Amino acid sequence: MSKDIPALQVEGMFKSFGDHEVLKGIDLTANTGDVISIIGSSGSGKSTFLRCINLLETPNAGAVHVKGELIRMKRLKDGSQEAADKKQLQRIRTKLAMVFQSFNLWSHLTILENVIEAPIHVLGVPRKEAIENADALLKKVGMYERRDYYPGHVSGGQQQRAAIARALAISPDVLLFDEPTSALDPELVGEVLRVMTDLAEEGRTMLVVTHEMGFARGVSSHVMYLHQGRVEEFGNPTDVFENPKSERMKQFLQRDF
Ligand SMILES: Nc1ncnc2c1ncn2[C@@H]1O[C@H](COP(=O)(O)OP(=O)(O)OP(=O)(O)O)[C@@H](O)[C@H]1O
Repeated sequence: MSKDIPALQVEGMFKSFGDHEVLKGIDLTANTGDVISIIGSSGSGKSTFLRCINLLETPNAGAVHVKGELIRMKRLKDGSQEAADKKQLQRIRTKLAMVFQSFNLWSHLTILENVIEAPIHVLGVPRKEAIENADALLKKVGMYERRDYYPGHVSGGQQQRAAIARALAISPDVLLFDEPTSALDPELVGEVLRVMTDLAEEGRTMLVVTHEMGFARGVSSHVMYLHQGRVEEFGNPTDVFENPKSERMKQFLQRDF
């Protein structure tokens, strides 16, 4: 596949909950290696946008291409949409791994079992190979020594690092992070941001919904500022943070983070 094909492309995404129009036509192109921070006030639609990309929420309209492949949708009689091909959706979801605010690890499985679950049961990787790969990923995020612990017996920062290893275990094309540090005690935020910074430096393609302005400014290649469901500002972090074009972005940056 050509390197020139974007890792992820979103065109004209709209999403409403009842009468509340949350996304009002969002476009985004993420090339391989881009790290795009999605910032904006509470309620601006950041998480909804991320969840619509991998169809955890179904957009009302819009196209999503993953490495050039369009996620096929069909319109239902009531005007809503759903994935037209469940097998395609399942396959595409292995290309778009999500890291959630509240980790979402299986509490009845150990850290290691969490990481090997999808490779074995979704991708069909042999157990021995899945464990070898998981061990390498757990070393990478500093969780190898805790691989046999249950999630409830490790800290939030450790659970989130394990969740990142789990996301990496399916070798995704794009990592989607939905406020990965928002549920953490302040002293645990740094360890997760360090792992994410390492991934960015490795050239991973990442979309990161975040309130961590230090990460957005210092680590990302691009920053998308959403305001009331529209892209108000998009560019490299220097331009967006130091010379914002929009008044709303200027006001947003004056807030105390
Ligand atoms: N499942 C849902 N049902 C109804 N309304 C929803 C649902 N999910 C989100 N919303 C609404 O959509 C709007 C955008 O929510 P979203 O979580 O995307 O915002 P956000 O920018 O990520 O905010 P935050 O920074 O607080 O997480 C909010 O008004 C929210 O209440």
